[in-house]
Amino acid sequence: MILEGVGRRYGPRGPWVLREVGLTLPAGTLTRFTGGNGTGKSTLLRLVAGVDAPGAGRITGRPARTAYVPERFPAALPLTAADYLVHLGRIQGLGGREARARAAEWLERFGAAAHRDAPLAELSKGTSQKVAVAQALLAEPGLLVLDEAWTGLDTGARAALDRAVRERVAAGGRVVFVDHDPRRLAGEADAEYVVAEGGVRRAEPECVVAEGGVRRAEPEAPVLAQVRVTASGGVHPPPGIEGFATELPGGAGRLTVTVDAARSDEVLRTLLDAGWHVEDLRTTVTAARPEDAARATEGVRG
Ligand SMILES: Nc1ncnc2c1ncn2[C@@H]1O[C@H](COP(=O)(O)OP(=O)(O)OP(=O)(O)O)[C@@H](O)[C@H]1O
Repeated sequence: MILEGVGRRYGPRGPWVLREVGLTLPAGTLTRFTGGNGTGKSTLLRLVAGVDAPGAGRITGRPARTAYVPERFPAALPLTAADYLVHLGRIQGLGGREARARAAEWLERFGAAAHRDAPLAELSKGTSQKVAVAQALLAEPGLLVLDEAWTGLDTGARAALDRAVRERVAAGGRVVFVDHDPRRLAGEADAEYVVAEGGVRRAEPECVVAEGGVRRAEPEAPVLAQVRVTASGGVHPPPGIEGFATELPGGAGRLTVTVDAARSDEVLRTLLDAGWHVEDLRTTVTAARPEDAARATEGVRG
C-alpha cells in the first residue's frame, strides 16, 4: 500500500494539516506513528484507513478488508454489543453464522463476553472500547488501523490487543497504530514515523516518543566491564599495577587488582612477567540498568 504526495486540509482555505506525505506500508508489517498533540496523526490514520479522502495526492493498494478503531467510538447505536458486532461482521462479508461465532470469540478474548446482550449505550467506557477493537478484528483485516485503541482497556484486554496485532502482522496484514504510551509494542514496529509540521518523517533510531511529543532517548546506559585478577607468589605489585596486596605467611604476597576489561591482557602479562601466579580471573559488569549488565556480561563471556 502506497501514499504518494498525500495532503489534507479542513475547509478549502484551511491550513494544510498534512502535505506531500509519501509512505509505503508493506504487507506483514507493523507501523507506528508518533508526534505531538494536534500534529495530524488521527488525520493521517483516517486517510490510511480510507474513512477520509486526501485533498491532494493518492493512496493505492489498500487491502479490501480494512478495519479502523477511531479515537472515539460512536457507541450511540440502538443495538446490543453482540448484535452490533454481528451486523458489522456481515457488512465486512462474513456469513451470519460465522459473524456470530467471531463476535462471541472476540468478546471472549477481550473479557467482555458477559456484556454481549447489553445495549451499546449502557456499556462502560472500557467495555465500549473492547467492542470497538473487537469489531475491527472480526473479519481478519488486511489493514488494521488503531488510533489510541488501547486507551480505556484493562490490562488483560490491552495484552489481548497486543496479541491480536501480532497475529495480524504474522498473517501478512498491515497494522498501523498511534499510542501515547511509548512502551506499547516497543521494539516490535517494523517502521516508526514522526508526524510533525505537516509532514511525516522516519523516526531516528535514538528518538523515542513521550506523552505529547518526541524527546531524545536517554543516552544508552553506560556499561563498564572490569576484570578482577587475583594473583599470588610475588612480593611487590609490579610497577604500573595498583592493587590490593596482602602479606601471606612466608613473606609472599597476594594481590587483587581490578582493571577495565580493555587493560586486562596487559595487566596479566605484567603480573606473569614479574613472577606472579594468577589464581583467579573474574569479569564484573556495572551498568545503570540490570538488563544492560546481563547483556554485556553475555558479551564478555562470549
Ligand atoms: N474534522 C476536522 N475539522 C477541522 N479541523 C480538524 C478536524 N480534524 C482535525 N482537525 C485539525 O487538524 C489538526 C490535526 O488534528 P489531528 O486530530 O489529526 O491531530 P493528532 O495528532 O491526532 O492530535 P492528538 O494527538 O491531539 O489526537 C488539528 O489542528 C485539528 O484541530
